Amino acid sequence: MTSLSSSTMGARSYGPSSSSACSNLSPMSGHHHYHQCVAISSISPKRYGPRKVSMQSNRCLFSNVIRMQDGVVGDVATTVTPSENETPFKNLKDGFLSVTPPEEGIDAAGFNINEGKSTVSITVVGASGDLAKKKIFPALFALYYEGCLPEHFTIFGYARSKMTDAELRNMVSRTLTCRIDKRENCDEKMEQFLKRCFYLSGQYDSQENFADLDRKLKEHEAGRVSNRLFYLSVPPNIFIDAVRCASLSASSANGWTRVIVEKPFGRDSDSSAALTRALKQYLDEDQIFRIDHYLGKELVENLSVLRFSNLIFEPLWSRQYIRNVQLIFSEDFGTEGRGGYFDNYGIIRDIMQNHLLQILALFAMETPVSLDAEDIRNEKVKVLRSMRPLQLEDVAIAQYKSHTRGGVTYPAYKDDKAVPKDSLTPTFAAAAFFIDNARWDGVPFLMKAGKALHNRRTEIRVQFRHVPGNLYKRNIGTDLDLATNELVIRVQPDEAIYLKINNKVPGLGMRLDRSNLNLLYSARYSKEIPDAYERLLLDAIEGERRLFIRSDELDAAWSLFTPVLKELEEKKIVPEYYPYGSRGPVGAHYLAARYKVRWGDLEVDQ
Ligand SMILES: NC(=O)C1=CN([C@@H]2O[C@H](COP(=O)(O)OP(=O)(O)OC[C@H]3O[C@@H](n4cnc5c(N)ncnc54)[C@H](OP(=O)(O)O)[C@@H]3O)[C@@H](O)[C@H]2O)C=CC1
Ligand SMILES: O=C1O[C@H](COP(=O)(O)O)[C@@H](O)[C@H](O)[C@H]1O
Repeated sequence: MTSLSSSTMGARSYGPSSSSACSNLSPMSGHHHYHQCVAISSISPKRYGPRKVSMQSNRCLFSNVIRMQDGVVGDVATTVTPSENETPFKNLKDGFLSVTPPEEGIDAAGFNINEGKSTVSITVVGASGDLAKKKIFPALFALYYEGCLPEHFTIFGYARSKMTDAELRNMVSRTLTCRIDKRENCDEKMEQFLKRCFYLSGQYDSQENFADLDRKLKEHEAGRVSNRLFYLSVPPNIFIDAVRCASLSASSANGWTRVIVEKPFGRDSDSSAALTRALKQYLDEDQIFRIDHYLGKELVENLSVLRFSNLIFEPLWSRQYIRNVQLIFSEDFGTEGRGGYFDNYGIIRDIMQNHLLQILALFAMETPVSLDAEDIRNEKVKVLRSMRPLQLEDVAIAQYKSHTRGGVTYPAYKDDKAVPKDSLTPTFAAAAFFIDNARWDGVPFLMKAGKALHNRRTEIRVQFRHVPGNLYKRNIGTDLDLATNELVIRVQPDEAIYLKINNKVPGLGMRLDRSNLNLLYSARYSKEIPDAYERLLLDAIEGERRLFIRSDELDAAWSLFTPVLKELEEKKIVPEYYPYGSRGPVGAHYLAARYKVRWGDLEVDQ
């Protein structure tokens, strides 16, 4: 296997100076440098570099954004409201606000740093649940361990279950299965982390209970500027009650209030729009962080870097060179334990409408004006709006059935007690999309997603066109497809980017084979890859929105799927059946063949 060597690029003078994004954070006090700051709350310069200033109002929150010229990031939270007729930030130059060094303890805008020190309170609503235990608390601990949480923070678990603080801490420590648990000083750090975790039992629709939460939060905030993040880790029918109560009774009085909303965001265009309308009764759009955890995955984030920072890819990124694009998701386990939820949604809503479509939009969008959240999301929306709504003939659906292998019997989807015996809900689907714009006209974007398949894998496969008048076609043989260049971005597991090329087999003859130029992350980078929830939680705390879904993106996404979902349900289309642990139904191959495509994951190439 050939290795594509890659060297570490020098950090930009204003970028992070080490591969660890947070551990270098130093408090600002004590430094006496001329410094610059970026004026807007929705940035995270220590991880993404400074952004251009895009003032949405003349009220600007400085939040963790002071960067000393020597690259040290300081921690200041100050609200500045320029007076009428005053140009905000008149020293603004090249997107930076230049200010002269403040006196000890006084920030750039003349505020007392110590007095104004902010605190972040993170409330996990639904703290007793599966996602909270499996993902949210471990991610928060990992952020704490890495030094990414602000100096003053408090975590509250909120749910109906009765629990004491000690019981919550016990639950969190028992279920901590994060990547940190084998690291140095984990126990000690864990103890410190748990001391910052508290619990309050309450109803999701009770303003009084949320007022109790508000009182508790205030005790911990101790008069500091309070920033509050609510993570709605509850079933979707509870979202609106919880948002209403949190917003009316437990919003921050002097800092920001943000709400992370988990999927599903509705089950079709109408219900999604109704949810958005209801949320917007209590929250502004910029307070709503709709999470799609696939956007927090390392290789999904890397997609734009790959495209826009390498000259070799962007010129090929169009119908001229790309024959088809495949987005493949497979899991080697069924819906075990989640059948009740899943049966109301199915694989198209669970995986395709969000995770795979988000990847598609990032893959296919035009170059954004900048890395600002709004610029990126504008481009994603354009792609989604250029896509044709999915047609029934471009979808294949299937459901897994029981299968016995090696003496072990694996259950059928319908064996789950929470699933009706006559359920037609697909646990597998394949679909063909088209983007009607100049770049992608006629290129099939194929998606395939399934549960209870033979492996767990998510990948993006880009199959290039055949080489015209290929000099070596005699050596390649008749099946040109097998010799097509293919770029594979393996999102998980074993993150990798590899390019299949034709190569001469060493020797005196002229024999070609297909080899990989291979960037396997575990071989190239020694640092562990953070969990998607870590990145997204940190972004929400920092007010960075680019990895969260904006409401118009969501509308555009639903309008692609809603007609076909309705048709499948109204016509009661019966899914094909595939055995648990298999490679999926044959219908997926017929669908691909309609567009002269062969699924790339059939070959064993890694
Ligand atoms: N689990 C996962 O892997 C994933 C989950 N999600 C989404 O995250 C959210 C949370 O998921 P998850 O943790 O699995 O959900 P759970 O079913 O575990 O619910 C979370 C908590 O909500 C409360 N709750 C559950 N059902 C009800 C109900 N009918 N009425 C009132 N309260 C209820 C319970 O707390 P109590 O009884 O103590 O109040 C429960 O502990 C959901 O929106 C889900 O779709 C998204 C991706 C993956
Ligand atoms: O959102 C969901 O994602 C998981 C898969 O996430 P991964 O990060 O483990 O790949 C999926 O199992 C679940 O059904 C779905 O709701």
